[in-house]
Amino acid sequence: MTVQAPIVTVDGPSGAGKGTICQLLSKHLGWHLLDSGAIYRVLALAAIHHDIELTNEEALTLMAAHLDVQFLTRDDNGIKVVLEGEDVTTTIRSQECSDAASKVAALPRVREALLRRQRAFNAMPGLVADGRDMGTVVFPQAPAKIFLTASAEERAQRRYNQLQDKGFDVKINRLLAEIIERDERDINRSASPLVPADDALVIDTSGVCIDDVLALVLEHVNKKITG
Ligand SMILES: Nc1ncnc2c1ncn2[C@@H]1O[C@H](COP(=O)(O)OP(=O)(O)O)[C@@H](O)[C@H]1O
Ligand SMILES: Nc1ccn([C@@H]2O[C@H](COP(=O)(O)OP(=O)(O)O)[C@@H](O)[C@H]2O)c(=O)n1
Repeated sequence: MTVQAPIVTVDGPSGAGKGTICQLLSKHLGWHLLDSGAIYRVLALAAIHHDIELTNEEALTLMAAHLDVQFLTRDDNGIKVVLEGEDVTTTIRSQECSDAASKVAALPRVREALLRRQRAFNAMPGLVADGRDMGTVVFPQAPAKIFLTASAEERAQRRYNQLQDKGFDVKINRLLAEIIERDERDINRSASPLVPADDALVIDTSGVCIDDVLALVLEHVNKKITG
């Protein structure tokens, strides 16, 4: 009999706090971490590098199946992303890559081609999976599912502070408009739309500090898995 590793899925829109909570949770539990958004971002960057149109589903699907990408765990528990030998950890966080990622992510065959790569992260002692469809499509069997959200204004403000800290030149109004546009594309696409799983705990993090969100998430994980 194969022993299945336990999985916690954390889905939600941009800036809801998924990456922050998943990193803290994976460190706390000592479990693997899947940043599925980084895979879509890397694919988008590869398409830009190789001059592939973001609507060319056939070429993008082929590229998705053969993507030369590595996710390396750093000492601080963050992830270093290497595409075709180049460190792209910061580059994939640009607004251009965010926008391009949500365009390639809307293509059903591209999503299909990336399923196996994402599921391969599921290993003992456990997995924390961050994305849009972790609890609904990629790991529907996960025993603990979280859906994080917050108002678009608060998410834009958080993203603004974060990108400024990383040295990107950004405008808050443009960021808010892009977040709303990306939310709409993610929610309304036919393939794996952004929606909470029926059995997910939904947490609105507007005005809630990171420590308090983590406490709520840990309480749910303890109840469903480790407790
Ligand atoms: N509950 C919170 N309150 C305030 N700031 C937060 C909260 N959660 C995350 N942040 C900050 O918001 C920014 C975006 O968070 P991140 O985890 O990258 O979101 P996501 O992965 O959902 O896009 C980060 O700079 C993070 O420190
Ligand atoms: N599981 C996932 C993860 C990301 N994505 C897409 O990839 C884009 C970038 O994802 P991300 O998680 O890195 O984005 P942020 O939440 O960090 O802004 C999203 O806008 C989605 O369109 C997806 O469709 N499915």
